[in-house]
Amino acid sequence: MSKDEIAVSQAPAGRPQTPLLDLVETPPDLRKLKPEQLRQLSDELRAEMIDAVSVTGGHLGAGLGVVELTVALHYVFDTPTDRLIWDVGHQAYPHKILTGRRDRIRTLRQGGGLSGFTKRSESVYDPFGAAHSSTSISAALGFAIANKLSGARGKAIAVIGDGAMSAGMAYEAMNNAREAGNRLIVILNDNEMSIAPPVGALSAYLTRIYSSNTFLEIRDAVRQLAKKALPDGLKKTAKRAESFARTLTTGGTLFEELGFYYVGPVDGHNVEQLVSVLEHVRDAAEGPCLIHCITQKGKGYSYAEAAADKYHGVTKFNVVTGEQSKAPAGPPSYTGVFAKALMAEAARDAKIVAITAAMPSGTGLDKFQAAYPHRTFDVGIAEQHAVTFAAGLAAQGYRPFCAIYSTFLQRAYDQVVHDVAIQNLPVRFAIDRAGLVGADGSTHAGSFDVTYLATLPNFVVMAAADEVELVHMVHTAALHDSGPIAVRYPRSEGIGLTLPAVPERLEIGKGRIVREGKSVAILSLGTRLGEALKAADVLDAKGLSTTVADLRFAKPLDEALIRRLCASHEVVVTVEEGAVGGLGAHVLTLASDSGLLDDGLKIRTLRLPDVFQEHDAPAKQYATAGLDAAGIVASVLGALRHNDVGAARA
Ligand SMILES: Cc1ncc(C[n+]2csc(CCOP(=O)(O)OP(=O)(O)O)c2C)c(N)n1
Ligand SMILES: CC(=O)[C@@H](O)[C@H](O)COP(=O)(O)O
Ligand SMILES: [Mg+2]
Repeated sequence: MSKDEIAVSQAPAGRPQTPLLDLVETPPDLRKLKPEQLRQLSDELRAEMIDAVSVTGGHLGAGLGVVELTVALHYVFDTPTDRLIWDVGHQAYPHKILTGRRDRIRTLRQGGGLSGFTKRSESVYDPFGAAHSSTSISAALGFAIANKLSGARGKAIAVIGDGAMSAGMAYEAMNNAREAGNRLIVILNDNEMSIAPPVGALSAYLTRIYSSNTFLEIRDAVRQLAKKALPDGLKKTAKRAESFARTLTTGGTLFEELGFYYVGPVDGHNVEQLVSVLEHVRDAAEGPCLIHCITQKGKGYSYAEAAADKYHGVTKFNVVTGEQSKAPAGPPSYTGVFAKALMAEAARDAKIVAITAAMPSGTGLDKFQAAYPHRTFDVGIAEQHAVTFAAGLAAQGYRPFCAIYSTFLQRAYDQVVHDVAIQNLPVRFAIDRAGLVGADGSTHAGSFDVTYLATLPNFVVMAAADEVELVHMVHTAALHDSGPIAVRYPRSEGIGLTLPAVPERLEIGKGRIVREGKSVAILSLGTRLGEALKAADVLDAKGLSTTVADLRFAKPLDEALIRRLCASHEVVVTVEEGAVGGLGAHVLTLASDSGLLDDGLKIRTLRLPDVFQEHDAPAKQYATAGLDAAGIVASVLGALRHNDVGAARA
C-alpha cells in the first residue's frame, strides 16, 4: 500500500481525501515536499478548509483566497523564526491547518476551541495576535527592528489586505519602514474586496496598477527594470531574474516613494511563481519589499467566488449546495431595527446622514444606502477618520449617525474625545455589537464603550433594553442637537416586540420603572433587562419583593430615580453588559457622593469580569460572567447572606 492509499483509507467518512496534506503536521514537513507538489497540496488544503468551515461556520472567503500564498510563505520562509503576521487574522485558517492545528480545526470559534483569528497563546507560529485590521505592518516592523537591534536572524512578513490598506495605520507604519531594511516584507493581498467592495482613491490606485499591467505585454520592459531597480540579491541568477521579471511592473510608485521595493502584480494563485518571487525577495540584499499579490476572495469554491461579500463570514453550510444554515425565523435583529428606524428619521429630516467604516452590511447601513445613496458614506476601514468626518459634518449643521461596532470605535477614541466631545458636537454614535459577541471572542467584544464614553463631559450615553427602546433612542438621538449622543445595542435579535408606528422622544437622563417592588432594586442598563426580570420572579418567589428599573441612560444618570430606589430598598444591584467603570461605577459614585451608603445600603455592581473572555456562545459567556438571571439572584442573596446563594447559581 502506498502512502497515499494509507492516507485515503484513514480519512474520516465524508472528509476530503488529502494524501499530501496528511504528511504535513508543521511547516518543516511542508518544506520536504517538492515544488511541483505544492499545487496539489494547495488543492487539498483548500478542500480541508472548506470542509472544516462548513461544520464550524466562520470566515471563509478570505482564507480561500490565500491558500497558495500560505503554502508558498511557509515553504520559502523559515517560520516560526521568520515572523509571519496576518493582518486581521480572519484569513489564517489555512495557516492554522499547516501549523500544527489541523487536529483542532473543526473546533474553530467554538467554546474551548481554536480562535477564529491569530493568537499568540495558541501557537508559536502566531507571533502576533490580531482581529482588528491594519496592524500587521507596524507589528512586523517592530519584530524587524528588534532583530536588527539584537543582531538576531529572521525576517518579518506582514500579509495585509487591500481593504486593511485603507487605514491610516498601514501608512504610518510604511512611513517608518525604511530602517528595517530587507528584514521587512509586506505582502499586499489584493482581492479587490473588503467585506463589501472596497472604497476610496487608494483602492482605485491599486486597481489601476493591477489593470494597467499585464505580465506578458510588458515583459521585456520589465526585465530591464528588474535589472536596474532590484538589489543585488535579486539578480543572483539569470534564470531567477527572468521569472522574477515577469512579475514585476512599474506600477507601485506610491510604495516606492515610501521606501519599498515594489514587486508585482503577482498572480497569488500560482504557487510555483509565488515561491520563485518569494525566494528572490527573501534573498534580496537591501531595503524593505512590498509584493503586490492579486488573489480572488473565495477562490476555488464557486459559491464563495460568486458572492465574496456573502461568503466573507458564513454560518455552517452544505458544501455541495453552498446553502448556509439559517436559524429559525425570529424577530428582526437590533441592527435591522436600527437601520429601519434611521431610514424613518432620514425621511423626516434631510440633514440626517450616515457613516460606516467598511461595515455597511454589518451595521445595516447597506439598507440605508439603498434608500439614500447620497447621504451614506462608507469611508473604508478608517474609524478615526469616520469620527472626525462626522464631527465636521455636524459642525456644518448636518446630523451624522456614525454607525460603528463598539470594538472598532475603540480605535477612534481620541477623535471621540478631541474632535467630538470637547467641541460638544452633535455626532450621533450608533454603537452596534455592544456587549459580548460570541464566536469572534475577546477582540470583538463590545465591553468598554460605556466605560470610555460615559466618562466624557458633554456625552449622552444610552443603551437599548429592547427593540422598541432602540427605535425611541434613534429618534431621541436624531433630535438631540446639543451635543454628542450614543446608543448601544447588541449583536442579536430583538425580543419580538411590535415596533412603534410613532417613535417617542425620550427625556434625556430619565429611566423607567419596569416593575415595582419593595426590598430589592435591580437597576438594569441595556438588554440584560430580560434576565433582570427573570431574576425578579425568582426573588419574589423567595419573598424578596423586587423592583426592576431600566435606567436607559448611563449618562446622564437618572439621579432622582436612583436616589429614590437606594433610599427605599435594602439591596440595590446594577446590571450591565460592559466592563468595570460603567454604570455600576457611576451609580456607586453617585451613592457615595450623596451619602446613600452611609446607612447600611447594600449595593452590588454586576458587570463583565476583569478578563478578556474567550469565544463561546453569548449566553454561556454571560452566564460565566454572572450576568444571567441566576447570577443576579445569587448576587442579591449573597448581599443578604441568604443561605440559598449556592442554589441560585445552580
Ligand atoms: C479596525 C477594523 N475595522 C473593521 C474591521 C472589520 N473587518 C474585518 S475583515 C474586513 C475586510 C478586510 O478587507 P481586506 O483587508 O481586504 O481582507 P480580505 O477580507 O479581503 O481578505 C473588515 C472591514 C476590522 N476587523 N478591524
Ligand atoms: C473579521 C471581522 O472583523 C469581521 O468579519 C467580523 O467578524 C464581523 O462580525 P459580525 O459577524 O458581527 O458582523
Ligand atoms: Mg481584500
